[in-house]
Amino acid sequence: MKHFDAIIIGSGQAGVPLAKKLAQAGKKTAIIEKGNIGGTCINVGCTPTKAMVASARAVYQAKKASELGIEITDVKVNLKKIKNRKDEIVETFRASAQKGLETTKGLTVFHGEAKFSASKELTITTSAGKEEKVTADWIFINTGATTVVPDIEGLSEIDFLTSTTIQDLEDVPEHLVVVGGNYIGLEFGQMLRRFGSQVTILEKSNRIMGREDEDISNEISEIFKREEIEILTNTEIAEIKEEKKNKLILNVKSKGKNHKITCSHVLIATGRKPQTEKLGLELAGVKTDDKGNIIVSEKLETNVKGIFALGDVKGGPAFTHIAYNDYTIVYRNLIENTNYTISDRPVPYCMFTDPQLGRIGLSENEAKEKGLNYKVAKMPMSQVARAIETNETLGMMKAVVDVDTKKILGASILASEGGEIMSVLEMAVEGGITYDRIRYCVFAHPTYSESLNNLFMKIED
Ligand SMILES: Cc1cc2nc3c(=O)[nH]c(=O)nc-3n(C[C@H](O)[C@H](O)[C@H](O)COP(=O)(O)OP(=O)(O)OC[C@H]3O[C@@H](n4cnc5c(N)ncnc54)[C@H](O)[C@@H]3O)c2cc1C
Ligand SMILES: NC(=O)c1ccc[n+]([C@@H]2O[C@H](COP(=O)([O-])OP(=O)(O)OC[C@H]3O[C@@H](n4cnc5c(N)ncnc54)[C@H](O)[C@@H]3O)[C@@H](O)[C@H]2O)c1
Repeated sequence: MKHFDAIIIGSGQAGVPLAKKLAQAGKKTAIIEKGNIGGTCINVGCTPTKAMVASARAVYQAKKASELGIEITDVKVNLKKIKNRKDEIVETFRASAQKGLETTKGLTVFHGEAKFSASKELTITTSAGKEEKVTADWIFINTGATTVVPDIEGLSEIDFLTSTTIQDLEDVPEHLVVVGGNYIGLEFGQMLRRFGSQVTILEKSNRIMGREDEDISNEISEIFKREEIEILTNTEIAEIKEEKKNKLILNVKSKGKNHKITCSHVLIATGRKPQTEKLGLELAGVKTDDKGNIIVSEKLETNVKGIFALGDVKGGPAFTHIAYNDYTIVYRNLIENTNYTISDRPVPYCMFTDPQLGRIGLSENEAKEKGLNYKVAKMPMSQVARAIETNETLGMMKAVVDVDTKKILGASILASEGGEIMSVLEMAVEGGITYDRIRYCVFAHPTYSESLNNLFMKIED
């Protein structure tokens, strides 16, 4: 049986850099991957979706170019070409990650599915059914998450789409029903609408983007409605039947009333669950919560000493940059003897709809729930010079500040390049730059970030 200093299960956003760095630090390291190297982000998550969102934005821009005095006729969407471009980008990123692993000295790459067979022992099963047992002093679980399929009558009998399979379509669906109105549902919903599908979004709660403030989720709803995307809230599917290929009849319960929707495709975007079911965690004694998320300490160690969990598999926040940050915390603590934790790190995120929603820190609702003494600054993008010049006036900026300390508590930037504008505020939060200073910061003109001067001018001291 081969013994290693460290074994990483899963080559996700934490696993790949961690494996390389541990090997480079002189640890005899192995990484085990059952699928494609690079995990969700590179293969079926951020990279392919953002490549496709770029195509959707291009067609949208072409169609509204006449507002800028440019007449473009005959705009056509070639989904096959969009898919091929996406595939090429994915393959390049994946090959680079794979090469990085394979060329690192002291690092062994196993292709197969890992399962605990004892506390620090794993059995790797290859796709050909061959088994190999390995042991290690440190084991890092980075197995990510997968689509939650809701329990809907008839769903298992139809060929429904997930965030992975929708990326392989070569023809634009006639009418796509998206089940779930959060990141995945909204990014794909808008994308497919722009490609030419009729799109209906069904959300079981009373609004889309339920974790955001009401004004932000209302604003996104309005923007989607402008693009003729139908959003039905308080809505769930009771039953699905396939009448014939690409003709699905949905029996939908909406606001207490039943009605039927006929569509060609259904995308399930109702959340993701950790990939822990087949890991044999019970044989290692590793504890999970009732949803299967691995329970970790603030230093990402499980209840078993020497076994760590990183990324989506430990529950949210499920973002690539969080998985990556998990790696940096674990690596530095173990190899550089530092004392980092996940307890006080910022959690920025960006939903890549158009306009984007860049988020950092507390929402207004969260500040209220915490009983903080806060004020809110709000400004529509229609008041931002850069937005007017570029014809990107949809959306708004919103920041929540602490009245006593003048610190920025959080921001929601629903704007073109909202993710980049939010990052400016994140740097301010990290550096302790208060809102009264940002009011007078000199930003280059005319940039979106310059409008942060005016946003904070709105707060009455
Ligand atoms: C459609 C979509 C779009 C997204 N867009 C964004 C975005 O724009 N920005 C963002 O920050 N996040 C985005 N995310 C989320 C992001 O992709 C994840 O948070 C991130 O990839 C999590 O990384 P990870 O390291 O936890 O695991 P993953 O990247 O999921 O990797 C886990 C790996 O473990 C492997 N594995 C699982 N079990 C085993 C086993 N038993 N043995 C061996 N290998 C195993 C899997 O095959 C996989 O390769 C998106 C997700 C989706 C689905
Ligand atoms: N840009 C990004 O950073 C990005 C993009 C895509 C995905 N992600 C990550 O992927 C994860 C999964 O995203 P997601 O949008 O699938 O999940 P989610 O859990 O964020 O949202 C699921 C939505 O579906 C609704 N829902 C659940 N069951 C339903 C039902 N039966 N009928 C109707 N609606 C139902 C929920 O109320 C919720 O609004 C997120 O946690 C996110 O971190 C991030």
